[in-house]
Amino acid sequence: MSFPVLKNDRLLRAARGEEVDKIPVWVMRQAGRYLPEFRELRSRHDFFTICQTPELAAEITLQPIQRFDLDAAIIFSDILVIPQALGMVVEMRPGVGPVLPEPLETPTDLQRLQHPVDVNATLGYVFKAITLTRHRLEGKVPLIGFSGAPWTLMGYMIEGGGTKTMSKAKAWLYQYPEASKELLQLLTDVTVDYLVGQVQAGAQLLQLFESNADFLGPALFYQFALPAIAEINQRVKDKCKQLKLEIVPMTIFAKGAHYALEELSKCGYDVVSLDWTLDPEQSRQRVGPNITLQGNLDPCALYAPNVSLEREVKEMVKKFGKKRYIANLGHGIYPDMDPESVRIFIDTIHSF
Ligand SMILES: Cc1c2[nH]c(c1CCC(=O)O)Cc1[nH]c(c(CCC(=O)O)c1C)Cc1[nH]c(c(CCC(=O)O)c1C)Cc1[nH]c(c(C)c1CCC(=O)O)C2
Repeated sequence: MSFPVLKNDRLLRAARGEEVDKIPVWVMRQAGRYLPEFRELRSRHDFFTICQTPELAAEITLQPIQRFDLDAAIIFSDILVIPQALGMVVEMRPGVGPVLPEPLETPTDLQRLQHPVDVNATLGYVFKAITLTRHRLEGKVPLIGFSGAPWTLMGYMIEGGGTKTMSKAKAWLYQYPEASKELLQLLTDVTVDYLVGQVQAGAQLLQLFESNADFLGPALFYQFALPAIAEINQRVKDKCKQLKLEIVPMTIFAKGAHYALEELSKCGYDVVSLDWTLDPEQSRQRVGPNITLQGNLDPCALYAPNVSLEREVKEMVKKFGKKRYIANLGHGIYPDMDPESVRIFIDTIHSF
């Protein structure tokens, strides 16, 4: 596939460990409800209809790029499109979040899942949105593709939505370890095909979101989450090589898995994204010099007065340094945040 020439490759250079003129910056959930232009479009369309309509998904992906001096776009979609591809109903309820009305209850429910998944048939709309967005971007910045990691997806599929304790999904890990592994393997297989399809469609970096890692302790994380995370990186890169596709950098964001930072950095990912609870200097010492770190401003720092926000950002960059670093928040931005704070965040990063 042929696309407009990339004019700003800071993100990719930083991911590969090359020198950059300025520190690349993007914001997790940069397209979303904190932007009035998103809320306007969203008031007219259902969430998953937007995801499934390449024209709309491309438009929303571009909204933050048109407003801010960002160094990357991330395709507008959701991690829960994979449970949908497996035949589960997922609704996005305003003010509530995602709801899966028929969650998996016991291992016999695995039979309900429609697999193996033909990703072109079930998720082809994401690939189309990526290709269209690559053209619409006109090479301004690279386009990030993403997926949820298996444990995080398993959590939503069993809990039926967000949860305070993740106790139902964790009960599976203790009561049905073999069925849990079967489910995680099935999700790993779909995720590999899905991410390779995104590269084929034009994604230039891939991020895997293990947002529910914070519910696991080291024992469960190493037994159930980490093997799938490692397998996905390896198989996606092997398959891209096989298909003579470009091997794109990959980022792992395992929110709350602070204890596993060393292990995560040894999984083959090019970038490890840190949540805001981790100290940048200690993290660098723990992972060594040969991996790129991403993060990790406390999203709530965007509520601070401008001067304090600038100070926080400068402190953070001083600790990370300019080498092998991609600036971001430590988790997604919240809907009630002021877009002007995002501008200050980005401009302060670029001022170094
Ligand atoms: C856990 C998770 C989900 N989705 C995602 C994650 C991993 C990242 C993280 O940990 O925050 C990933 C995601 N979801 C969305 C994106 C779009 C790309 C971007 O970052 O701009 C991305 C990368 C859009 C979205 N995903 C969602 C919205 C808002 C939905 C709406 O408009 O009603 C958007 C813009 C909804 C969503 N989707 C999900 C939840 C828990 C919610 C409800 C909470 C919320 O509303 O923020 C599942």
